[in-house]
Amino acid sequence: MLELKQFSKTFKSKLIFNLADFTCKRGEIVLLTGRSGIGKTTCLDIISGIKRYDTGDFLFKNQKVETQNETKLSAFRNENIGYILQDFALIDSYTVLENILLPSLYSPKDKHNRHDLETKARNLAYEFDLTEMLNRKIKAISGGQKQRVAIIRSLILEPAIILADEPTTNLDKENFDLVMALFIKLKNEGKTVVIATHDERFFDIASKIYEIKNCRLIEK
Ligand SMILES: Nc1ncnc2c1ncn2[C@@H]1O[C@H](COP(=O)(O)OP(=O)(O)OP(=O)(O)O)[C@@H](O)[C@H]1O
Repeated sequence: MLELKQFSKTFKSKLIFNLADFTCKRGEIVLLTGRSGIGKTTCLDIISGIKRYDTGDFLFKNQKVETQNETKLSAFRNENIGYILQDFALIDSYTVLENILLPSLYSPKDKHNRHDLETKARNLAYEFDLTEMLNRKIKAISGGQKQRVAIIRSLILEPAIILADEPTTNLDKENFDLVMALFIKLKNEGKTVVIATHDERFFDIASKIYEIKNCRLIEK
């Protein structure tokens, strides 16, 4: 479904990836592991189109993604990718509901019905025990609640691929179980979930585990 072929990435003079390969298929849970600072977030940023790679090929459904064209890349991202960022990237002065609905602002107006999206947001908030928080500003909720808001926001436009950067760091056991169940549900619906994590509890549900090592992705 998505392939990065022979991609390389350097920050200033630091080589992070060198002719590395990444593939994921529909209905897979793929883990990215490796020591801190090795390139897990960078890999997710490249898949999401937030960061450019230096050389390589990017294919989605066997079609080349035009990563040099910002407009086309943004359209690809909005349409197909949901990203749960490590620092959540929520807007503090907006409410929880406004944050959940943010991706729809960057999506074509005629594509999503605002009423339907709000209903979906409320249903997801209920599942994640955030109903009471919907009208609260982000600055007035806890770290674990922020993490759940970021997770819900990544799902609101029902993307085919969900990227999650250390999605369970702030979660207690109950919420961890919710997130685990969610990822399994997404996989069963034919979505692809790519998780950068050190959390070994994900190993059992993974279809594929990559370890980033020596600037490559090594399948374990
Ligand atoms: N914008 C940037 N400019 C320069 N170097 C960067 C930049 N972003 C990341 N790096 C470097 O690239 C390397 C990979 O970073 P990355 O955040 O991808 O690692 P990671 O495996 O996700 O780490 P962690 O597990 O600690 O989150 C690190 O050495 C980091 O310092």
